[in-house]
Amino acid sequence: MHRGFEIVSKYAGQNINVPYRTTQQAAGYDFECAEDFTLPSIWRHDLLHAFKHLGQRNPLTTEELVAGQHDLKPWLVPTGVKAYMEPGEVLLLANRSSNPLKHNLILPNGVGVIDADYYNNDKNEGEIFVQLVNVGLKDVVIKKGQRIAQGIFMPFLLADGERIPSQQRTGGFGSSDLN
Ligand SMILES: O=c1ccn([C@H]2C[C@H](O)[C@@H](COP(=O)(O)OP(=O)(O)OP(=O)(O)O)O2)c(=O)[nH]1
Ligand SMILES: [Mg+2]
Repeated sequence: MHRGFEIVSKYAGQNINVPYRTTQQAAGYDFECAEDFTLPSIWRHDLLHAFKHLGQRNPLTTEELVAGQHDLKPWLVPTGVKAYMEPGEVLLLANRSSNPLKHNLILPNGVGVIDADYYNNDKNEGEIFVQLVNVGLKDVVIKKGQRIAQGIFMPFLLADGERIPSQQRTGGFGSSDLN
């Protein structure tokens, strides 16, 4: 089995590239965006909202402004790709250094953890999504094929005497939450 990448069936025949390394000693496999995708600025909406009310006879109170604000909500950028690996291995998803520098894009979860049992799960077949937040003032358009993140395969260790979990993975993004 070893480890590798496959295209999820939803994107079959759509010229998706599996992640690839760009130099001989690169640790990360670069993931491309599977379709054109617009990442809205997290501030734009709120700033426009606030400015619109400036100078009006009944300006919004601070409370009303804050109530209209969006949370730091990540957007899930599709890659069209799933990853398989051996038991005891994990794929770590990291941002590209150029993303914040050139595009104001940050990875709000810091590092994405792609578990071996996410592969081929019933909900989304194990498609890997990159959480990205646009902290700039303008919306950012990501084109299909643009490299958005990098994945690094790693071995991991288990703690002595742990109770082996019985739960099977059914999806991602909070699927193991009890409530
Ligand atoms: O950037 C990411 C992070 C995670 N995942 C997928 C793969 C991973 O196996 C699954 C669950 O991730 P994690 O365990 O970090 O999230 P959670 O909030 O704990 O969700 P769950 O309860 O499903 O484990 O979501 C991604 O596609 N991209
Ligand atoms: Mg989890």
